[in-house]
Amino acid sequence: MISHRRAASPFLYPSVAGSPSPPSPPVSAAAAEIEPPMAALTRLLPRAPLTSRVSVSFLQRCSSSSAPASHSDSQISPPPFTFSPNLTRRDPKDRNVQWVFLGCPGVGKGTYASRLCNLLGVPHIATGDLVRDELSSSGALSDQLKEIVNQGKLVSDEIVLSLLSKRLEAGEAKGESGFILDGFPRTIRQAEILEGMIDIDLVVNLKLREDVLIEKCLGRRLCSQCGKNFNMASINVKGENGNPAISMAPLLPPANCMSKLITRADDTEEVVRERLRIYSEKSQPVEDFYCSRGKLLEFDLPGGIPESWPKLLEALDLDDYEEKRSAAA
Ligand SMILES: Nc1ncnc2c1ncn2[C@@H]1O[C@H](COP(=O)(O)OP(=O)(O)O)[C@@H](O)[C@H]1O
Repeated sequence: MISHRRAASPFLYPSVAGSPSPPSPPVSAAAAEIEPPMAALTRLLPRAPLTSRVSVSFLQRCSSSSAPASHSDSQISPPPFTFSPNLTRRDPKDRNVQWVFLGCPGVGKGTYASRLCNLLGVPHIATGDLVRDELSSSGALSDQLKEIVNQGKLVSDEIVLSLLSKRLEAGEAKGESGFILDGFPRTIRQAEILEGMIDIDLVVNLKLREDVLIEKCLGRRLCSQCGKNFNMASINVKGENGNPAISMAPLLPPANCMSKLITRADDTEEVVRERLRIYSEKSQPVEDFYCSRGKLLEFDLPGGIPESWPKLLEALDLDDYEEKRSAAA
């Protein structure tokens, strides 16, 4: 059963019909203070073909009506790196989508974000992957990160922003246009910095009940060779306390990946519970941040991929994407 709600009035992100973006509250002084070192995040990507633009013709309103426009939890010290600051914002019609996927650990951000990226022709940029790539390299930063990640804690904003900036710059050099960010921003400070630098068109917040999230994290496996994610958990939870029943079939690997499966070191029950706790403390305010800016699309996953994927496309107004793309060409 689908529990997501549709907005009463249509809203376009980005607009193929020329509709304006909603007014955004100003970013906080805290974010503005650190603008120069983060300027690489404004490296917007080269012009995209018209056909690759999409619209979201309605936006589900988030329920929080008293969401703060900015927060003051940032104790900001300048990060230990600099980037060239000669960058500008690009008009949505001159580029591909710039979307963010939010959601608790285990919700499936990576799975849905990467499917959408394949559909829309944009890179899937997951800060968790950037952190794990850094972890697998040798060096002092790797040891420092390992300890943090294996305890389920968040890496510092400076390190994540540095990794993300490098990734965006490398993408720009390759001619990438647009992106879907997965796992970023995860703190209000990250959100403020991003908002001050780059126009994010839409933020999709995937939601699933906590007992299912834990089962999904514990069932998660990664192929050490091809890097794809799978899930061995067979989920069948009854509806209770107003929550609908949820069934999800396992997402099994092909035979050639089966012997190469590994479990992430941070997918133990203790660490998953800690990550969920940190998510609700640090990342839920990020939902409010985007809600207050009219950019948040809330989506309750109704089940596994076969049930959820078509509903997500419908919620994003992408269910007949190919037709719309030809019409816009
Ligand atoms: N935006 C971020 N800010 C801080 N730490 C991050 C960020 N993204 C990823 N990380 C680090 O990488 C780890 C793995 O992230 P991710 O793969 O997104 O896992 P999940 O969504 O399952 O928690 C996180 O627990 C955290 O330590």
